[in-house]
Amino acid sequence: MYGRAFLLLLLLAGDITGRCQQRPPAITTRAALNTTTATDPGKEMVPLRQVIPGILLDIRYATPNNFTGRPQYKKAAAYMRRRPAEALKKVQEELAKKGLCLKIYDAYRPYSVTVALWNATTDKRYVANPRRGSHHNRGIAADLTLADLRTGRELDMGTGFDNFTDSAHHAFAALPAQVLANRRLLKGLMWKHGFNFVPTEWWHYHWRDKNYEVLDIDLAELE
Ligand SMILES: C[C@@H](N)C(=O)N[C@H](C)C(=O)O
Ligand SMILES: [Zn+2]
Repeated sequence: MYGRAFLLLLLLAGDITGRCQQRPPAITTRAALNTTTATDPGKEMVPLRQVIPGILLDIRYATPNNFTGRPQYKKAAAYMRRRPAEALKKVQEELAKKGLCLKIYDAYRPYSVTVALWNATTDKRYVANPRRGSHHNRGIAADLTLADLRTGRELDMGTGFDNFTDSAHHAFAALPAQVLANRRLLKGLMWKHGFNFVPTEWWHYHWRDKNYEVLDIDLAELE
């Protein structure tokens, strides 16, 4: 009886602190990934630079310029599953007609990095719980913004990337009209091409079909 109560307490404590994680099943080798993509090429992991000409990269987790204050990746690379990557290409094509382009802060993120981010943040609303895994671990998410096609200058979105405050929320309306219009433009195009959003982060979009395995493969191994 006491044993059971103790176990329940342990589980609850784990849920609250997030430290007692149950890992979701993850693919950890290139060979295992290849087995799944052999029957479904839409699941292949592809470099966004190759699929989307002119896309800008500023892979923050490969630099100290991220909320943890130190690099989480050994390599600055942006990979996604082929299906969402092709859809992102369409977003980029529509933006080009308006003199704009996409700038990527993050795309595929190995599962082990999600665990590191979870442990590094106190406000758990802004990082996926490793018990479920992130859309980024599945290769179906990108953190991104809009930039001027000619100068590469970022448009004003009201806050920077990974600004973990209310002003980053989609419902936060106390912002200049131009900022709200920029956010609306990005959201409208991403939605049109098959992506969903999370309410707390204007920069995060993920493919609406989430039926992709969690991966824990180093970015260098995807090359
Ligand atoms: C940490 C932030 N950039 C992010 O990607 N958050 C979402 C919720 C995630 O971790 O999947
Ligand atoms: Zn994200």
